[in-house]
Amino acid sequence: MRPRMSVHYSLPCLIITKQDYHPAQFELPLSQTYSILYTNHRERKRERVVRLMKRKIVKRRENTKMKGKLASHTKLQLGQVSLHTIHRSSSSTSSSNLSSRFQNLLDSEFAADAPLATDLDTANVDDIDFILSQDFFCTPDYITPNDRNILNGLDCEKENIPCPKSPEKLTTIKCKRRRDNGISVNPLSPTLSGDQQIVELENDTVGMDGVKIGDTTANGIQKFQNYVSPSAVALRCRVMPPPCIKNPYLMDAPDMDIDPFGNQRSKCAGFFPGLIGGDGLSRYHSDFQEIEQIGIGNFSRVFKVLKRIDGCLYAVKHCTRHLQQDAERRKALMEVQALAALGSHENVVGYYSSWFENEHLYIQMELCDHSLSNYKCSRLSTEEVLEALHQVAKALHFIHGRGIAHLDVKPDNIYVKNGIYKLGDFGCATLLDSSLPIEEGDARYMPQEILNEKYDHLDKVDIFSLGATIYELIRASPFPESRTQVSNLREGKIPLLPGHSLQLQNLLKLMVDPDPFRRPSAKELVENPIFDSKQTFAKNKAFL
Ligand SMILES: Nc1ncnc2c1ncn2[C@@H]1O[C@H](COP(=O)(O)OP(=O)(O)OP(=O)(O)O)[C@@H](O)[C@H]1O
Ligand SMILES: [Mg+2]
Repeated sequence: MRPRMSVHYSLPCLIITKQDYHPAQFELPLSQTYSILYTNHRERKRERVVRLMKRKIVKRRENTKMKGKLASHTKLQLGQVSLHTIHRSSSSTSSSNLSSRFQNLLDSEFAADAPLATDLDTANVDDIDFILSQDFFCTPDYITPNDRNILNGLDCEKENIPCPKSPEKLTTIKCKRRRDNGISVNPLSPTLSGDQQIVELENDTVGMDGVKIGDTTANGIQKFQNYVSPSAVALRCRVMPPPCIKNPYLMDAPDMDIDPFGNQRSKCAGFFPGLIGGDGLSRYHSDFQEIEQIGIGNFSRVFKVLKRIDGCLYAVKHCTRHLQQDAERRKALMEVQALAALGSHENVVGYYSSWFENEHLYIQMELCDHSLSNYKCSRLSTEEVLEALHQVAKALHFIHGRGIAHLDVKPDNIYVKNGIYKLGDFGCATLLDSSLPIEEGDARYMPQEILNEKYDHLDKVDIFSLGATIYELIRASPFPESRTQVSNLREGKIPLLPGHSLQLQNLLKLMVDPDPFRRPSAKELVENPIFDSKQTFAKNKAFL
């Protein structure tokens, strides 16, 4: 077996397979990945690679007086892509601007240095240093697709060149990547600019000594077989999917957490290592264009964003709490698990996606116009109030039907979009059967039994909170005006509300009854005859 050693490149996935090199005899068919890599890395980095190759070849020649000539072609691989050698005279069907530029670059480099070109002809490059793409990811060759169709523009049958595939990991001997040349690595993030995504491997903190799986000695130099550098571990941490967590809100969810990568994850600290580390891999900034802040809560800021790939507007809730412990993260995740388990309903804010980034949770949601708190200080008509009450009651009927209690119903958490009211902020959501921890929401909207830690009728807690919310809207003065007002409300005492029907006032009184049994269920609320005059509501939508 011919010895091979690692070369240090500024491009993490540049691969030089052990083939002879001839600068005049190759062109570069492109695959998707090559295209990404090519466009992502700047010219000067490629030049540095070429210079490095030249320097190493010359050095080898001088030191070992290598014999032999270069054979007829060289194969270069960039990540998933092999840069095949073909004769210059052959038709350049797969050549592209990018490949031409790269070839020109190489040609010009060598042309400018005639002796070197001769050197190249006579140099034995058997011991040119090598690095394999999958080694960088310290995984089997999952980067290079076996499916030939994926490799756009490659004619694998041409000249009987085998379909490009990175060499077998087991036959490779690598030495530890040098750290003293200031080489930075551009992770595979197609959307960030080069400056944004550069990761300085020198700053890597994941086990500075890397992982040695075996070693061997060749030519008196000790080399490590299957050596996994700390940088590779760090990168693998970033690309490794998070564990599957049981969603407690789903009746038929699998009974246990699944973490197929648990074994490998042990090298990376934390629970969701791949999604916690920042290092320039910001999903938020690569996927979204932030437009403006549209809301702020106790533990979050909400932004109106434009999703780059689909051009649509969304709301992204950025939870400001630092979630360092696994337990904290699991707790924070309950909000998105509730949203995801609930699925879609017209009166529940739409949920799209969520992820961790820099120890913060991000939640991508349907964008609404504003929250009901906008109306706290403006008097609403009976019809408008009834419309809000009816729609939120429908939301409660829906979520209670799925065994979930909201536990933080209040004007701030009811959003309005095109006249439709949507229940949002499921940060306190829990299961109606009290099998999950209970964290009650805003105390101003909580009934007495919750303050007494009686959690037997959590659905009726939501009914009380909705009653208090509607009462606040009717009064057009935010809670708490006085402590007495809130405690009166908890005792079911509501003063007369001039301008509003007795029927509505009675219904509100029932909703805030201190006895949860006497409060109507969400279903009873939705079906209350007070909401029968649907036409009136429809007219009011235009107003909102
Ligand atoms: N999908 C959305 N569309 C429009 N505005 C939103 C959306 N989600 C949240 N907001 C705005 O952001 C504010 C804060 O959001 P949210 O209530 O979810 O945060 P929070 O930190 O959980 O709040 P709390 O202080 O109630 O705990 C909301 O009151 C609302 O004004
Ligand atoms: Mg809120």
